[in-house]
Amino acid sequence: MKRIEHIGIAVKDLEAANKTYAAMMGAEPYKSETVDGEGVTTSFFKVGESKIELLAGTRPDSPISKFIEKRGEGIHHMAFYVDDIRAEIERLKKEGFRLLNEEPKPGADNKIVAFMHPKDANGVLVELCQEK
Ligand SMILES: CC[C@H](C(=O)O)C(=O)SCCNC(=O)CCNC(=O)[C@H](O)C(C)(C)COP(=O)(O)OP(=O)(O)OC[C@H]1O[C@@H](n2cnc3c(N)ncnc32)[C@H](O)[C@@H]1OP(=O)(O)O
Ligand SMILES: [Co+2]
Repeated sequence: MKRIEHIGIAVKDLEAANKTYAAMMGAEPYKSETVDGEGVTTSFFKVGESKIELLAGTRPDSPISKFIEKRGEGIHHMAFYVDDIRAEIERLKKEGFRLLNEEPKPGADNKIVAFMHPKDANGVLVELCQEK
């Protein structure tokens, strides 16, 4: 794990949350992107080396919509940047962590991503990210 790539925050209303975080950060999001495979629309704010990723669900079965329905808005996941996501997946599997997808899948912000089960990381959903 090289660095914290982003913190993912689940929000009900992306436009409203964009305004809130733009006021907080003193800057507009540098990009907004929909990832149909995940059923999410995202906004990204740079914070030094890391980012804030705001995520809203685009359909009821989206992980974000289900999370908000069950737990309300809030921190959804923590993403780490890795140099070799396939090697990291194998290393984590050997350490006994469950990967929710063993084959990297398309993420936002020009990345390929994988997720670990939150129950294996003290209740934190962990995402691995690598530049495409
Ligand atoms: C890829 C685009 C973008 C990017 O950065 O590039 C993204 O970050 S997309 C983010 C959205 N996509 C995902 O989250 C994919 C991975 N997530 C999943 O596969 C599911 O959401 C999963 C398996 C984490 C939960 O699935 P589901 O909600 O159907 O199951 P449960 O509600 O039964 O959850 C099981 C258990 O886990 C707890 N849980 C669920 N979500 C989270 C979470 N975000 N953080 C911590 N814990 C979580 C849930 O409460 C259940 O525990 P229990 O004690 O039984 O209540
Ligand atoms: Co993410």
